[in-house]
Amino acid sequence: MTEARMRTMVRTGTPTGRHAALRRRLLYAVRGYPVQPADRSGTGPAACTQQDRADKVRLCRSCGRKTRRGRHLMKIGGPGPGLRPPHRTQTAAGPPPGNIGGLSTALQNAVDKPLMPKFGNHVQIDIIEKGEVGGRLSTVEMEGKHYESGGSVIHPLNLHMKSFVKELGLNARSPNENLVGIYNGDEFVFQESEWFLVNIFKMIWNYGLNFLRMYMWVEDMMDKFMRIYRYQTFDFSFSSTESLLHAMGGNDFTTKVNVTIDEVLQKAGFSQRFIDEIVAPTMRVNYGQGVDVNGFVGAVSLAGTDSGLWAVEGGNNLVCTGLLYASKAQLVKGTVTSVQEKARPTKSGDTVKLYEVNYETDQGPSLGLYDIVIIATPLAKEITNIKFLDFDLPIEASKPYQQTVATFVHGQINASFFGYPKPSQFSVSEILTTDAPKLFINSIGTVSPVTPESESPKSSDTKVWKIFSPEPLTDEQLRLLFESYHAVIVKKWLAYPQYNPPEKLPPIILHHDIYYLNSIELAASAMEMCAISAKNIALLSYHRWYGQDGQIDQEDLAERLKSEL
Ligand SMILES: Cc1cc2nc3c(=O)[nH]c(=O)nc-3n(C[C@H](O)[C@H](O)[C@H](O)COP(=O)(O)OP(=O)(O)OC[C@H]3O[C@@H](n4cnc5c(N)ncnc54)[C@H](O)[C@@H]3O)c2cc1C
Ligand SMILES: CC(C)=CCC/C(C)=C/CC/C(C)=C/CSC[C@H](N)C(=O)O
Repeated sequence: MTEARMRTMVRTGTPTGRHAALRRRLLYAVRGYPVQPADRSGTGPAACTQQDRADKVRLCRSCGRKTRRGRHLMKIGGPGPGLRPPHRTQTAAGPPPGNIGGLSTALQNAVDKPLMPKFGNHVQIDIIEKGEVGGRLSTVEMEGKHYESGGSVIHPLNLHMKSFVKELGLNARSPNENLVGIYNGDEFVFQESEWFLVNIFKMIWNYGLNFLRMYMWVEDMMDKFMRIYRYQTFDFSFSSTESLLHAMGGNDFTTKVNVTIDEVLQKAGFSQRFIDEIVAPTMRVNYGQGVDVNGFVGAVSLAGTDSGLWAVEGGNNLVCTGLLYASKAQLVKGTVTSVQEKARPTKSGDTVKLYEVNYETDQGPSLGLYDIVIIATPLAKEITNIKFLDFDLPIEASKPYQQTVATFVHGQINASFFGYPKPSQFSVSEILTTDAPKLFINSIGTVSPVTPESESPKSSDTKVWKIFSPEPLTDEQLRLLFESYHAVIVKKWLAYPQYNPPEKLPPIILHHDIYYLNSIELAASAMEMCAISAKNIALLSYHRWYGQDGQIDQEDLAERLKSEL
């Protein structure tokens, strides 16, 4: 690595990450000081004073600004005003949030992270984020309490999210334990009972051994999925989402991305009734679509109904804030507008190729120069309108993202709408729906605050309900669903890709040193998926920077790691 080339790297979008376990959530980052418009005058870098030299302040050779830590690292995208960081007092400007995708990249490269190859302590981190709380990890406040409005549940085998929470000293909490009912617009086709044996009897009566087979089918998928953690422990990386999926689950995984979950499960011998009454509602609550989603995201969605799901006490986006601080990243509040490759002379008279990242801030346009750019936000143009200027190959925008509306209502649900004239007989607290055209909601379920309450709510208390719907609910629809309510909050999301297999997975490497973290969302969108992609890009950019090809796209790792390592 030459000195000049390692001066800067940058990532765009946010980490979801967290998160960039989110993320959201990995990004190598490059700390640079945006070249303010005045600096564009070509007057060259500021000079270091005697005092600067005494304070070991140097000039960054990429943008000429003063820096104490040698070269520059910058990440674009990341935090907006997050919740109070886990162990810091509230700062005047409010602690920067993050999102899981990008921040976990920063963490993976944070100079004091022993787990990861890192570019060394001369690498600093900047984050450019247009400023929402943790991206799609977010909460809404209702009557003084916060509820997850975006990414809400985490699987017990999501090891990156787990390690972030542990490393950041955060606590896990168990989301609501709801009794689930499956409603088809006219009646409940399945209702969970409080009694375990009654549920077993109902499941066998309705669906034979499909539930048991589903449990084993998801287990098999998870066994293969878990391989990625071992690969990443040994610093193996993958230059495309296809090769990453193939390394995990071979053709089984790469094929799943190109057919529907309906086709996959029919081929596996599941009954159509089970697919329509159990699988379809699971796809609707998790991804706002039916069984036409691709088989891989369908499998992830089914894993999202496993037992042991958890969340972060205080809000999942606390992971983002914590990752930001742990990665020593610097927040630059701005909206990235364009990325362009530029040649710059080095002190020795050579020329180095850098990326000029332009972004809008409250103070006006600004820019920074970086070695590596990592995009950690969906490139769907309705979300992230970054222009890639003068690149030989046009860098394509991703496919459109699916609107999901999360509506929070504090009120008394209208049991008679669901066929129960007597509320006392209405026992379910989470209602999933089948693909019934007349239904205007995907799901409705009670939610608990992200911070456990000191005393459990009295049964007479009206509950807070979260409704997922494709469109905002009308007042009339709210009145159909609720006998009475006294608070409503609506959060509209462009939540996930519109899944319609065969999926064309965007490249991870968009240009020599431009990486795209959210390519993985076209396979499946989840906090952990972004964290895995983030760590992959942290490794991949590092190995490509140092020419360590032996750590990229290795075949047969599953077998080799059993014997060699
Ligand atoms: C309603 C909902 C429910 C969900 N439930 C779950 C769940 O239960 N479990 C789970 O695992 N996952 C869930 N997810 C998915 C999960 O939240 C996402 O996959 C993950 O948070 C994505 O993180 P990210 O960092 O990749 O992207 P994001 O979090 O979307 O971050 C992108 C960021 O980029 C910023 N940005 C965009 N354009 C620019 C620009 N030009 N310049 C600077 N910044 C820019 C945005 O402000 C944003 O903060 C859910 C998502 C939604 C919406
Ligand atoms: C990535 C792997 C292997 C597992 C993740 C499983 C998981 C947590 C899936 C959830 C995916 C998702 C996008 C859920 C959205 S809705 C969540 C919940 N049902 C709710 O109603 O809030």
